[in-house]
Amino acid sequence: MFDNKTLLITGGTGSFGQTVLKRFLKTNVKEIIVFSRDEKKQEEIRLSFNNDRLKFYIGDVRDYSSIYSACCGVDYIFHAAALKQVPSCEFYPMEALKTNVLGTENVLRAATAQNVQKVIVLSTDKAVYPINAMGLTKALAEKVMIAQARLQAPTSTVFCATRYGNVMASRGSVIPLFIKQLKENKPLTITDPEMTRFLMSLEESVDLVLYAFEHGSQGDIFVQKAPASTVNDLAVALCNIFEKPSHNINIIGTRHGEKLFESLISREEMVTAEDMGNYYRLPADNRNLNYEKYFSSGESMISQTEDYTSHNTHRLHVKQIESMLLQLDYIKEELNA
Ligand SMILES: O=c1ccn([C@@H]2O[C@H](COP(=O)(O)OP(=O)(O)O[C@H]3O[C@H](CO)[C@H](O)[C@H](O)[C@H]3O)[C@@H](O)[C@H]2O)c(=O)[nH]1
Repeated sequence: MFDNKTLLITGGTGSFGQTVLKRFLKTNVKEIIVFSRDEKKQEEIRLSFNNDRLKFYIGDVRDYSSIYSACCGVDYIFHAAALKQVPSCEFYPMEALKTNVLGTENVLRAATAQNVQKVIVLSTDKAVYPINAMGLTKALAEKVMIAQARLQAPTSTVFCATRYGNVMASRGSVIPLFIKQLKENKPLTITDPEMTRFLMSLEESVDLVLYAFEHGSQGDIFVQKAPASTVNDLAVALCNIFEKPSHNINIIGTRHGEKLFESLISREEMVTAEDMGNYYRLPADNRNLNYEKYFSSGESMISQTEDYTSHNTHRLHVKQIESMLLQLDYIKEELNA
């Protein structure tokens, strides 16, 4: 798929970046450019991968000239750079806007100017019916991608996006936190036992991005069908795995900027979504600015459709969550530690 091609990964030193690097280096790719701000992480990756096909660029998607230069000779871009932490984006919404929205526009403009063939923009379920600054800026980044896709000439760069939910055991997320609490014999801090989240592994997030890469047309967004669990069931599954079934639990209440459930597809998008088996393709809305239509005819289908949420998707039982967890390298390492 990447024979003799040059790829660029923005935010390439994050957990997603490192997982795709491992996967992409197994192909006949010519070169992979890791583009990020953090020289320390780049150095760590350079040493641990020790691979001549990896090239490192220090730069920031906020700075057009840095991403423009890095895109020279690149065939495909995977745009993972973002501010993703809900609390920090709440406190610094303009910083989230600069990286997530303006940075995405810079990547797309640079890609067009440098004749890159395809760009995949990574988004999140928090961009659907957003309530926090992280989700709002990622929603705008999707809109920027679609607007730019609409403007592209038929033969120029193709822009697509992927949206996914919580990646299990990602850095700073609830699974590592609960494990730490279990190991330190501290009560598990559950926000709301009935809160639900979609669950997927890091490898599945890479599969989704590759699927979008292979099947995406101009302006498409791809979503993986994913199961979900309640926070309570996730906590019980972890207690069972770590053989502490009667561990104490504290209910701490919902945190700042947090939803009871997440949506991967809005009901407005569900109406035109194409079911592709394990994935949904959400085609870009290509209506033009014919305002009259917005007033004279509605979409009766929208009124009859539901959004695709972590409350109405397939709900995992505790045993199923346990077996999903036991497949994760992170859990295996923690159990052995
Ligand atoms: O002490 C805690 C922490 C979290 N949770 C619950 O566990 C679920 C998952 O929480 P995470 O913090 O793992 O994930 P979030 O969905 O809240 O969001 C996370 O993933 C996002 C990316 O999608 C951002 O990176 C964000 O900052 C990060 O917290 C949520 O229902 C949350 O309420 C608890 O019950 N107790």
